[in-house]
Amino acid sequence: MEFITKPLPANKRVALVAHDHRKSAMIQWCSRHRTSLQKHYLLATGTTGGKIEAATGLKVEKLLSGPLGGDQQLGARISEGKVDFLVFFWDPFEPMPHDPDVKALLRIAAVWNIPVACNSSSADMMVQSALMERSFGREVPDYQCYLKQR
Ligand SMILES: O=C(CO)COP(=O)(O)O
Repeated sequence: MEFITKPLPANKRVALVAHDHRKSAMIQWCSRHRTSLQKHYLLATGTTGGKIEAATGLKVEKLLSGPLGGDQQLGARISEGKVDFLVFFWDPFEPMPHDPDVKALLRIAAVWNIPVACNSSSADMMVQSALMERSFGREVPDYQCYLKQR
């Protein structure tokens, strides 16, 4: 695979996802970083987004609920270059019926090299990074080159 550098913008599209036992941690995290988060565009899987909006007043675009296709919708957005930061508090203690979708979301985030935080300490570090407020380049697969080689 060949790679090219593409920028993540200063104004970020931040995807927020939490499994049920991690939703309170997500809400606490969003409340803690409300001032920073409100400068960016927020989107989320359905239930997570609704709970964040109700608890914090932040405006959140809500996709379908995760088990009903929301994780896959987010994966598609990432593939299209429409998500710049994924905060995904997945539950390490519970098996999920939609585990293939969870894995696929994490995989596609790795493919397109967007920052991913899977717990609150990682998310704390990332949201307070200087790169949260400015554009920076990251390597992504060179799709045109990939097509030519096939
Ligand atoms: O299941 C999820 C992520 O895998 C989250 O979905 P909800 O936000 O709809 O609960």
